[in-house]
Order: sequence, then C-alpha cells, then structure tokens
Amino acid sequence: MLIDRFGRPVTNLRISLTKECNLNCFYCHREGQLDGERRMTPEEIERIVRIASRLGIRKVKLTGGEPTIRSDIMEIIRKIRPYVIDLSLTTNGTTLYTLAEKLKEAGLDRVNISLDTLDRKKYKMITSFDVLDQVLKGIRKATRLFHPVKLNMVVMKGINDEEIWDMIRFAGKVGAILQLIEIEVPREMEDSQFFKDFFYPLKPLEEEFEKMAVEIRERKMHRRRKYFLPVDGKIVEVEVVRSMHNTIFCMNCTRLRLTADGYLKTCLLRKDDLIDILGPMREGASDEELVEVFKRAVLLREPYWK
Ligand SMILES: Nc1nc2c(ncn2[C@@H]2O[C@H](COP(=O)(O)OP(=O)(O)OP(=O)(O)O)[C@@H](O)[C@H]2O)c(=O)[nH]1
Ligand code: SF4
Ligand code: SF4
Repeated sequence: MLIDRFGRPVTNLRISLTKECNLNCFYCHREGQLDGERRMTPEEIERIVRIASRLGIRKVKLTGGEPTIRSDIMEIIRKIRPYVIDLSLTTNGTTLYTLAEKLKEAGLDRVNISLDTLDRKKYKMITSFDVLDQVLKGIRKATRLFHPVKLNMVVMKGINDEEIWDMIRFAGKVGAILQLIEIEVPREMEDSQFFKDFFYPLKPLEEEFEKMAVEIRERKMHRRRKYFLPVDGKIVEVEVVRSMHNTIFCMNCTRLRLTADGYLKTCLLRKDDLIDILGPMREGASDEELVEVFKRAVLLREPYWK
C-alpha cells in the first residue's frame, strides 16, 4: 500500500475522463484541471488502473467535466472493472435517462448526481441550461438501478440555501443520499468576490442535524459525517462535505487524482502538483517504471489545510 509522508494511505483514484462538460455551472472547478491537449485512451486508463490496483488502490471514481459525454465511457468501465472493488461515477445527470442501464451493464457500481436546486429557473441560472426535467428523470431511473445514489448539492448563499430542507425531503422521496457540499476555493481565492458572495457555512446546520439525528456515522475518508434524519416519516441520510479550513478533512484524504490529459495530481486545490504518467507510458515505460511515477506523486502529497 502507498502511504504518504503524513501517514495517509492512498486507496482511491479519481479519474477525470474529460474536462469538457455539456453544462456550464458558474462555480465549476473542473476538478482543478489545466488546459492540456492530450487525452487518455481506454487502454491507457486500464493500464494505469491495473498498476494502481497492484499498489492497493482499489476504489475508482470517474469524474469530468462530465464523464458520460465520452463516447467510449462503456468501454472504459468494462476495461477497468476487473481491477476495482468500488467503481463509481460523478455526473451532472443529464445523460442518465438514456445511459443508466448501459452503465450498469458495463459494470458501474454507483453514481453521484449533481443537483443544486429543484427550481427550473434557478437550475437554468446556475448551469446555463434548461434541463432540470431531464436530470430528474435520470435521477429516478438511477435510483432504480444503483444503490446508493447520492445527490450532490453545492450550497450557495442567496441562491439555494433556502432549499436545503426541500432537497432533504426530495432525497427521501426518491431513496437517495443527499450530500451537502460547502463551496471550496484555494487560499488565493478566499478574498474573491465569488467566495464572499456565495460561501454558506454548513457548521450551524450540522449542529441542528446533530440534535435531531437518530444516528450519526463518521466515514473514514475525510472523517465526513453522515446524519440519519427523520423527515416526513422516513429516515434520510445526509452527508456533509465541509472542506474549507478543515484540517481533519485533509488529514483523512485518501485520494489521488488523474487528470484527463494523464497527470497524477495530489490535491484538488493545488496547481503545483502534477506528475506526468501518460508521457512516460507513451514513451514505452515498463510497469515498474510507472510504479515509480506513482510513488513520486505520493511523495508530493500533503494536506492542503494544515
Ligand atoms: N477538498 C476536497 N473536496 C472534495 C474531495 N472529494 C470530493 N470533494 C467535494 O465533494 C464533491 C462531491 O464529490 P463526488 O465526486 O460526488 O465524490 P465523493 O462524494 O467525494 O465520493 P464518494 O462519497 O466516494 O462517492 C466534489 O465536487 C468536491 O466539491 C476532496 O478530496 N477534497
Ligand atoms: S456539471 Fe459539474 S463539471 Fe459540468 S459545469 Fe457543472 S460543476 Fe462543472
Ligand atoms: S488534501 Fe484536502 S483539499 Fe486536497 S484533495 Fe485532499 S481533502 Fe481535498
């Protein structure tokens, strides 16, 4: 197993399949990617995942941009399936209505779907596209096929903070877990107008959850807390993703990232941490040499907030 200088094991790989997206959310961080031209093929992704699995990384998350806009998405899933024990995908949900069954057949275990609002006008304002109905249909289909399905709500002051309880009820109705996500920015953006305008702290809400939850669980990863809340005669699972200035979150970060253009990346919020793995691979590096590339990336890892 790979363990970094801070004693953190690396057990997950987040693979961005493309930085392109069919939506245009105004807060999007595109997984912190730069504008590279290269793109990994399914065979190259498979080889990287195979080597990662040898090193104890058995959980893989496919992300973007929007990962399902790649026409070879099913091939990628089929190819990496044998090396992985938890294969998940984070999507904006726009394609799920048509693709969910095929994703399942290809071997995907579960999906996380972005959904910031249930209001059609607001959805369009946030994403620039009037496709809320299409996404809701996709969510309903996904909940019939995958367990669990998580809904990702980025909470933004003055935009959707008043909808949190409606979203909790909606998650309960469709049988999904709701993830409430605090806006996160790198240090250099903390004084930005964007952060000042939209940051909505989730701590007070967590205190409310603590009082009413019938059960609270803490995940190993990021030590994120999950609250089981009694709402409308159901128990709804709500997970809180609160990363800004959260040293405990970063000390329990077990992820390595792989950008769509083939660089290992150690942290969502850093820009100085890219280690090229696709380049050496295309120049004929052996598996052993690629293991060394992984080890170099792991050496660079450090908690962002510490
Ligand atoms: N700072 C930070 N934020 C993260 C990290 N992982 C996820 N997030 C935030 O959480 C959001 C949702 O992440 P997802 O891609 O759905 O995955 P996840 O919830 O972390 O993963 P699972 O719980 O395993 O499904 C992301 O858009 C980020 O805002 C991380 O390692 N660091
Ligand atoms: S759906 Fe996700 S990747 Fe696409 S623009 Fe919105 S936040 Fe970014
Ligand atoms: S170190 Fe912290 S900010 Fe960076 S990816 Fe891990 S949890 Fe996120």
